[in-house]
Amino acid sequence: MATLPDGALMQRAATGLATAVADLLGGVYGRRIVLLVGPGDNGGDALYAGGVLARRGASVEAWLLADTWHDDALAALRRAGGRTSAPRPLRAGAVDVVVDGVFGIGARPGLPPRVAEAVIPISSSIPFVAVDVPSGVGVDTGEGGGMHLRADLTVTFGTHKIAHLADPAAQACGVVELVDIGLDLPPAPVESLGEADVAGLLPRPRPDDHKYTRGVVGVRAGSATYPGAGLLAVAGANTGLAGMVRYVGSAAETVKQHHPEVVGPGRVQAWVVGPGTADDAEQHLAEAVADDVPLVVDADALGHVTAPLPQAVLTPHAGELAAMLGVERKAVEAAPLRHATDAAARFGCVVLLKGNHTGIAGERVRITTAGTPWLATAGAGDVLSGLIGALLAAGLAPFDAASVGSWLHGAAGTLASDGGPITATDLARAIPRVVQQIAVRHWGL
Ligand SMILES: NC(=O)C1=CN([C@@H]2O[C@H](COP(=O)(O)OP(=O)(O)OC[C@H]3O[C@@H](n4cnc5c(N)ncnc54)[C@H](O)[C@@H]3O)[C@@H](O)[C@H]2O)[C@@H](O)CC1
Ligand SMILES: [K+]
Repeated sequence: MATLPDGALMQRAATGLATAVADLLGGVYGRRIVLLVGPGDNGGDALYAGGVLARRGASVEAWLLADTWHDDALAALRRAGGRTSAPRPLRAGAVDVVVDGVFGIGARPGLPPRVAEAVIPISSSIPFVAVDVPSGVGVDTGEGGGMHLRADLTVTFGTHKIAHLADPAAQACGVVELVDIGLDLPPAPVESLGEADVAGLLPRPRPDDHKYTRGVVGVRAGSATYPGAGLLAVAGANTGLAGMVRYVGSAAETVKQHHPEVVGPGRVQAWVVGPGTADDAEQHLAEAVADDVPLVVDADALGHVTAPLPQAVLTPHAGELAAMLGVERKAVEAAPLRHATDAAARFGCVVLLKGNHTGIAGERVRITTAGTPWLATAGAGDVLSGLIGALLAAGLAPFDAASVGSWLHGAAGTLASDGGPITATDLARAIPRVVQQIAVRHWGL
């Protein structure tokens, strides 16, 4: 900011915001726009953008929802033909868009009653565009923070904030559009991998590789009661990312029928322990830990983790993590990132908390935004644990294996789904195709 003329960043932000609103509306002339305006620069962005849109023929009214506002920005709106008005109920179709410029990155979570009263009588069918973040969410935590607004589109500036990535706040953002305002940014404590990052991290077979150098992953999953979990964990491991898959457990016959490549007990470079192991979980975990190789601990085995496991990736869902930490499931769902980070510290390892946006806590935090809600299907978690195990066996560090595995899992779900429902079997089959697309696009193979 020191190197720029006063207000230059805000003008860039407001111009980007106005463009995004115009794109959403498919035009500007004659459109009716309501601005919800708070006391700070977030409201200033909304007012300046409103000025740009009013100049292009939109009818723009600003609802001033605090005792103060950005004076220069309001003057600019007025000069462009915009006006202020008192909040009123808005029925469906009463206006074309509502722009939420109440609070941005300067916000504490929650909304004052005056804002809530203005917003509740607005029809939920009117599109909302959030300036920077939906007002009221925990910007730096992703926590819901009591009452907050929801958006169909969030236009943010400079860089993504944690609220755009981490649930539950991320679910209030709708589509997130990032406007580059030319900031010079330090390294981020929270990352989200993109396809090019995954391409750079994925193990690539070398010409002199053989099956053992590419890594052997062992799967301890399934039982007489739950043979399917064994099959699906093997399906996730047996997607060609490691050189060989071993299976140890009571579903061996079924596994052999479906996966003739899979062999029995022997030396491995990584273990996957837990899915569907029921009463055998504790013994499987003890035997895997005794091998002193990296391991994925999932499902039934999670309840038997008592001491730190430095080479492990734990893959709980919210209920399993709640049980491990002795808290309510609701508490984990309200603050998933904080609980995953706490668990990573407590168990001295990487903790991957499954959810709409999966969070991976380890040396840093990564959040997976790839995926589709269709992935919420039985057995998808078993496939994920197998897949992460294969990446560990192939030599990735636990934090990378967990985050790359989670990204591939999400991308495979999206590819297999193509907008429709999928089963865990479809998901596992799509993993090699996702890797193939990455190889073609990024490795030039
Ligand atoms: N910092 C930057 O580099 C840039 C910031 N810009 C905009 O500026 C925004 C940040 O502006 P401000 O720092 O003025 O802060 P905000 O506009 O987010 O908040 C303004 C004030 O509202 C009050 N407030 C916050 N949360 C409240 C709550 N829950 N209940 C009651 N009152 C509450 C506080 O007094 C706070 O200072 C960004 O989100 C973005 O929209 C952009 O113009 C681009 C550049
Ligand atoms: K906002």
